[in-house]
Amino acid sequence: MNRRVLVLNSGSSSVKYRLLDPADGGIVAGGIAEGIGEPTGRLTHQHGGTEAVDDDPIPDHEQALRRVLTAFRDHGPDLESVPPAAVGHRVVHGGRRFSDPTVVTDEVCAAIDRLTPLAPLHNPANLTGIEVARKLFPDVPHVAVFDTAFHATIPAAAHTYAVPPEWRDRHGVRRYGFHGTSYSHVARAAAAELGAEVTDVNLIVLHLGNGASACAIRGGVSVDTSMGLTPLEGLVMGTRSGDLDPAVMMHMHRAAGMSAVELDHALNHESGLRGLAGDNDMRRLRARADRGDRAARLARDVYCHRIRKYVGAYLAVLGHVDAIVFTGGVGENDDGIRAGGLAGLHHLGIALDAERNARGETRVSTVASPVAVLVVPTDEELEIARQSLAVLDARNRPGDAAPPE
Ligand SMILES: Nc1ncnc2c1ncn2[C@@H]1O[C@H](COP(=O)(O)OP(=O)(O)O)[C@@H](O)[C@H]1O
Ligand SMILES: CC(=O)OP(=O)(O)O
Ligand SMILES: [Mg+2]
Repeated sequence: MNRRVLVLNSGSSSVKYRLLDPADGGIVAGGIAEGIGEPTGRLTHQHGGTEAVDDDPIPDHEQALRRVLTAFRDHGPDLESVPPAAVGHRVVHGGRRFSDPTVVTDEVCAAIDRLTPLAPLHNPANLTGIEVARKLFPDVPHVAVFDTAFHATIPAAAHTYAVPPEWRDRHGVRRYGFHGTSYSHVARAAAAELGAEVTDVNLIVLHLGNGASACAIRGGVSVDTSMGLTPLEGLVMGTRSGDLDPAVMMHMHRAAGMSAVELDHALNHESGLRGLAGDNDMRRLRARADRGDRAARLARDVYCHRIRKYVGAYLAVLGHVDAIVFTGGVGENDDGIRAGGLAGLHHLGIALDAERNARGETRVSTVASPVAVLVVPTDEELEIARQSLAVLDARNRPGDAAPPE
């Protein structure tokens, strides 16, 4: 039986996609449509060891997904003759309502739309992807998998902001947390590496990609995380500031006349590594720092200092920690950031092995380190595919009541 899942991660100007078989994690095909709505666009499709590139402009998300289907038809495998068993969609913000993967209906789409004020940069693009894909695959079940879902277990003491009651009650102001599919995947993989059940381990996971966050995991469930109402809080990111005194915004409003829209743009797109050193690509910053570039060095120092603060905080939150886990493009590849982020924490039982770290082994701590330090690749697409099939299997199980959605 065909159990392949097409996973779509629709962003504001790109659609990443992957066709995979969750049974063995095998990637059948995948690619990315980039520069949607921009003068230059590119679709890169990979299948069977070959890569096809199409540089025609891509006016909108509908055209992007139509072009993805054409790439599947031209370069394989043809999705029109063998459609996927399901389409799994990444949705960044699930608000208070969605704490499980959810089969998409018109009503679910309307609910995702209502969450747009909480994730203005992410949810509209996710929803457009869902709507276009439902038109193109009307007979296939679509499942929404939410970045926020994994954090539904965070206790009130950790997810509540100390703000006036109507902010919390009427406007949904609280910590939600993101990168949940990554944490779910990485926590299981890290537990396997430790030779334990995920329900038996306490972890601090650092997801360091373009967006970056930290998560405190107790017995396999999230008990605190660094991103908050939106994916802006917490660690320093590629283009986002992370933690900031909220008064900075009022100051910039008063001192420079910046509007809410301008502040939103500056903090989400012109800050972080880009704000500190003019570039959000950690590979290039590392090369510059190695050549002695002061702005690049400062950017990496600020980035590492913030990581160290969160590691210290989550050691205190968890009490006992089995492992600190690095994942994401930076976490998996940049040994300098791993070393800088954990520098000086020997007294807390965290000892990195410099050579293992430089080689990027799975276990980069010393044999004697009381807390293990691991490098575990994330795979958000595989996790979305698995969760999508799991919810459909549960729905189809004979005798089971229909789920609420
Ligand atoms: N070898 C490497 N060394 C340092 N940084 C790297 C390396 N490879 C990728 N990165 C960085 O990882 C970041 C992107 O991470 P990724 O997890 O792919 O992002 P996204 O959030 O878009 O999925 C970029 O800053 C990139 O420079
Ligand atoms: C939620 C978030 O930050 O996502 P990304 O890392 O894809 O930007
Ligand atoms: Mg990512």
